[in-house]
Amino acid sequence: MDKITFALPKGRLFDQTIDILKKSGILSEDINQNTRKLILESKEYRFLVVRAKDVPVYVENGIADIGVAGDDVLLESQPDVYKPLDLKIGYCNIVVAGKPEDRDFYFSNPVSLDVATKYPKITAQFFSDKGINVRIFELYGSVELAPLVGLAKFIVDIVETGTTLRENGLVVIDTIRPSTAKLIINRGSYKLKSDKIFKILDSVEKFLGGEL
Ligand SMILES: Nc1ncnc2c1ncn2[C@@H]1O[C@H](COP(=O)(O)OP(=O)(O)OP(=O)(O)O)[C@@H](O)[C@H]1O
Ligand SMILES: O=P(O)(O)OC[C@H]1O[C@H](OP(=O)(O)OP(=O)(O)O)[C@H](O)[C@@H]1O
Repeated sequence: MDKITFALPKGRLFDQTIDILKKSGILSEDINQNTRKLILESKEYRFLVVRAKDVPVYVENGIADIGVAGDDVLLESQPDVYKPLDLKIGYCNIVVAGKPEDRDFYFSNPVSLDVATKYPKITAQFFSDKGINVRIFELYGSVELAPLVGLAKFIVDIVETGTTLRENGLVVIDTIRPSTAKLIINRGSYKLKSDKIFKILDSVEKFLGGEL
């Protein structure tokens, strides 16, 4: 049997996605991340355990039929995939943050700004729309450190509870947009495996609709 393959981010969205699949009635077994295995199998599905940013790569290239990725990741990588469903998990905001004392400078119509971020494309687009030149320092994590040590006055990052900003004395200065996790589908799979894919989409949609 040709199993439908999911690419799931190994972090905070993994268990929530499995929970949705189970509650939607399309997955009956328990799938957990308590091993170092990167391919997990259930009777009907295969799950690839990948970094959040890598999900679109596996789905766009047809290695996975279905994936789960936040708007932050999707805006950054702009994959050529279908995005039929908002899973209503992974809520966060993509924001500009910095030290409170740098807020006035940010709003003083500066010609250029220094920004550290894991999201260089989102950052470039946001500031280009505002007509502000931006020097981007691309980082891979702990972005909140940058303003504290003088790498860049500002950061573009996601904020969920605000704890990381607060504990580092930073504040939200501007909001770019909210982000939630989307189900993404490979374009070929959408056509060639339409029966199975539609059944999954239909079940998840019905479950989420009932959740509202
Ligand atoms: N507080 C949060 N921190 C990180 N991601 C969040 C948060 N809240 C919601 N999300 C969403 O969950 C997605 C996956 O988060 P996860 O923690 O797995 O990834 P990550 O920390 O960005 O990636 P990685 O650990 O692979 O570097 C994010 O891309 C984002 O859409
Ligand atoms: O508002 P909060 O609830 O504090 O969450 C936001 C933090 O979570 C994410 O980092 P993550 O945990 O993915 O670690 P990273 O900095 O290594 O990417 C994000 O980049 C922020 O740092």
